[in-house]
Amino acid sequence: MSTEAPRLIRSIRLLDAAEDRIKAEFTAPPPPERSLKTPALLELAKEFQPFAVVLTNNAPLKGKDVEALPDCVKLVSTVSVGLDHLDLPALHERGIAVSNTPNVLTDCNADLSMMLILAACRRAAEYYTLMKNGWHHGLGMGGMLGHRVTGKRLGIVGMGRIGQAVAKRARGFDMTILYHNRSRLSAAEEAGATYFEKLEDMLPHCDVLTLHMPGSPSAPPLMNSQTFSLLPKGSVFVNAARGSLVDEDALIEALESGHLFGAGLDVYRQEPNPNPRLTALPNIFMTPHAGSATIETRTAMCMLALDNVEALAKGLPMPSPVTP
Ligand SMILES: O=CC(=O)O
Repeated sequence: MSTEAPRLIRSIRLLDAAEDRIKAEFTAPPPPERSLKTPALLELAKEFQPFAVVLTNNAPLKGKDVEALPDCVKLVSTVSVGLDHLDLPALHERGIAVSNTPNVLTDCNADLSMMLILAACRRAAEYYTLMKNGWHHGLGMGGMLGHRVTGKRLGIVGMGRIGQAVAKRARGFDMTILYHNRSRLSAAEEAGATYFEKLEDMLPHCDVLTLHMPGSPSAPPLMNSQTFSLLPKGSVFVNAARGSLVDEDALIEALESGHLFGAGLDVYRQEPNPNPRLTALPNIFMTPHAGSATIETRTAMCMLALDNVEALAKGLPMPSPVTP
């Protein structure tokens, strides 16, 4: 049996601690200077014959890409919690295991979601633009007023780990929590939140709506003109989950017409380079898909991705496998 350290390739340079670990514990080519897109990653896989491919959603692996992976590949370890860039059935069909990096990013994603909720309610984008361009006139008593967050009803779609972490934070702001989820949580997990089996029944009761569910690029968007119209006039919409969950034309229309007061977005249908009509709107606070972008969390994600490679290579259970 070979004693060579497990062979891996990565689509992107990982954080330093993880790169040091790769040098010490794995056989790998030098880190890419720029992140590799799928064709370059597949080319490298053919050349290097790795046991594991470590990647992010910058290098999606769909049908034909999966077929193009050499037989030596036994694991695709994605440095993300989301899996919508991977063709899971095709990977599992080929006997290639998949792992992701849940849990370690829950708090940071929930923090950023709370930031978007506060920013959209309190007009942070408009205030920031005003200050940057020169604040020359007082706002007066009624100028540029936002909405008080305290006491507002927050609708959460998807009450998994991140949804629950957002609820915990929002309770600290005395928000009332409503949620829609595939199934109802236990009373302890619910902690007083009101469950709605149907999204349509919850929407009219939300002052703020925030999404925390997986995306699926091939599924019709959850939020479209019909679902936006069910939100009360003057409500706020937040999405730090996936751009594919939203019909952006419908969102733009709802923001332009004033049906929505504002929005906070971290994710877009097109990343990078989101729809310029979104960027042009004054009442959106936008971040660049940065939910997990802290030193602590990204380090933990890189390390967990390597833990999965190490475990599978040793024939041990992976810490965070994605089950078929
Ligand atoms: O979007 C971030 C992730 O899926 O980790």
